[in-house]
Amino acid sequence: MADALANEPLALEVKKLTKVFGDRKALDNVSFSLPQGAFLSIFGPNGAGKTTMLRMLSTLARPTSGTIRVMGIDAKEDPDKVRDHIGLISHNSMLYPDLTAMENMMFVARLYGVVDPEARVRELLRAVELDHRRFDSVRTFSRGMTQRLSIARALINDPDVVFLDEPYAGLDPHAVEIFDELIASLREGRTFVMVSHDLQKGFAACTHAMMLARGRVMVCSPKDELDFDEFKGLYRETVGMGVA
Ligand SMILES: Nc1ncnc2c1ncn2[C@@H]1O[C@H](COP(=O)(O)OP(=O)(O)OP(=O)(O)O)[C@@H](O)[C@H]1O
Repeated sequence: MADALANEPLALEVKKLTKVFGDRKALDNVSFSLPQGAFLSIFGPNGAGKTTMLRMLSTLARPTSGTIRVMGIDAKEDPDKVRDHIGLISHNSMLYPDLTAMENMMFVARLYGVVDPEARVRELLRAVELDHRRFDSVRTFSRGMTQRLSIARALINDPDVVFLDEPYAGLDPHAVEIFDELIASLREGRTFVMVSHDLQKGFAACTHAMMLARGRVMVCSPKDELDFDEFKGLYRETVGMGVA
């Protein structure tokens, strides 16, 4: 089957992306593009460069060389404009532990100039089932609750592109369900890029899959053009190469 999204405008356009730390190339000449509405799952062993790539795509880190365009905007020339279009859910929850859930959310809502911030914040807190804990400080939250709040935080600006760095880490089965439902309800018209160690789940969710190893792209393709068993075989081989 042909790639159903092939004619959509591009959400991401990455060309010759390289990141060097000292004498180590964390990413080596990575190029790919992703149409709007796609869900890209990125797999690879520890140290493959997945988080490094996500950090650059979400403007948290600068490439050593290469270019990134997000929704047509050059990330180097106009990182602030890129930030208006993206949301990031990562290990680092970017929440202030001493502030309440409500205070944290209101802070980001104001940062993004959200119109009617209180209504938007309450809507998001309800979506992640945390509205009843809105006056509690984040310090008192469990890992999963913190993760749910960081999901709400990342959606405050109604992003076109959502980056997810191992979003299932630390979630209990109920939170995984809430998360999956939330993502499903958000997929229409939005683009997702998810780093995952869960091959089964990550592959099931995606429209495009990428395998990274030692900073290089081994495979990047629409899922329709991939055979899961072959991809699984490659994953085992790649992970077998050990930590980069
Ligand atoms: N700030 C840094 N300084 C030096 N080296 C770094 C830094 N960040 C990442 N690296 C190196 O870059 C490489 C890629 O790391 P990265 O965190 O992107 O891997 P990953 O694929 O996300 O791994 P994991 O599955 O373990 O999360 C590794 O060799 C790592 O040691």
